[in-house]
Amino acid sequence: MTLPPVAVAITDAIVSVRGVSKTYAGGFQALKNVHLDIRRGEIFALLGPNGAGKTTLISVICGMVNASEGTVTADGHDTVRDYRAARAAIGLVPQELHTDSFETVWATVSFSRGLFGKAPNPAYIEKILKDLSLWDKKDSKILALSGGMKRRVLIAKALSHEPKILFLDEPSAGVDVELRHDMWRLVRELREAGTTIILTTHYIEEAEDMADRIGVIRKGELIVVEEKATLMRQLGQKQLALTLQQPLATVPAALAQWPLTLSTDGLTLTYSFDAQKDDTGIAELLAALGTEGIHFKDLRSSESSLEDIFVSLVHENKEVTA
Ligand SMILES: Nc1ncnc2c1ncn2[C@@H]1O[C@H](COP(=O)(O)OP(=O)(O)OP(=O)(O)O)[C@@H](O)[C@H]1O
Repeated sequence: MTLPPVAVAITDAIVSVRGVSKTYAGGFQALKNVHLDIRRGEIFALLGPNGAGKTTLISVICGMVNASEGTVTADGHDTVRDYRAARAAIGLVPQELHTDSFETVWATVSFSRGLFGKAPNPAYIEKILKDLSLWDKKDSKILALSGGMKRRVLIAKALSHEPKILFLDEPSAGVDVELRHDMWRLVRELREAGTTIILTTHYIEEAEDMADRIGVIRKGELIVVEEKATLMRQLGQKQLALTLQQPLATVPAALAQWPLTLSTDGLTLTYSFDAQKDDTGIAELLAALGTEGIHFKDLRSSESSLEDIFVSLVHENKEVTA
């Protein structure tokens, strides 16, 4: 699989991350020279295993954690020098609830809006509470709400000041199907209204369903940034593995026109092809192998999924050319 460069600058990016590294006190380096541009109006999914640095990256962009190196702009504002303006452009739905438990839903969400210096707008607050099925709970105290309802309150708080950029950190963790559906309906509506959405997730299907582009982070490095559609085409890839009778030292030059890889023991030749094409090239390949005097004793085909691609990206030791 060939991967495109990750540091392609996008003109008119709404979030621009330039050379960001983060070393926590104690010496752990959680982010390594991250470059990322988020397009205005897109849904961007950041995938990565536990501890890869997703929350750290979001926290740096939101100005809650200072980068050790590099700069970030959000809606044109430097997130350190111009913190307030940058932060006002951002709504953040964190993983965990830290909210004023004795307040009512209405007061909490209205107060959040005020924190960003926005004039009160009861009609807007009413709309988001209704969109999140929280309207009948508007006078309930937060501490009396179920976990799912509290998650809805977090989303309402994040949207209270009408941010241009919405971050959702692990939005589906511990959430039931109904809330997930409500959330994704709302996310799609927000995107249609022009909001840029960045979400972190462990769920590949979620990224598949929702995202326009996907970024994969591994051990603090952003190793892939790709259009989902392109990754989905890679999903259509199949592999044909041929177990050879005799090991090969290298792939013969006469077979260079086929995308073939040879296992380190020289006994398995793997051919990747596009399963959606009428002509997969298999017949020609097998004929060419015969001409070259290469005989096989077994052949297996398998299909790669986005999950496979993700797992191999994040777990393989081999470096990805990004
Ligand atoms: N305040 C901190 N001090 C020291 N190390 C930290 C701190 N916060 C995070 N880390 C470390 O930085 C690494 C990245 O953590 P981060 O929370 O960004 O990962 P993540 O990709 O969001 O993981 P998860 O999927 O588990 O939420 C982890 O190894 C974590 O232990």
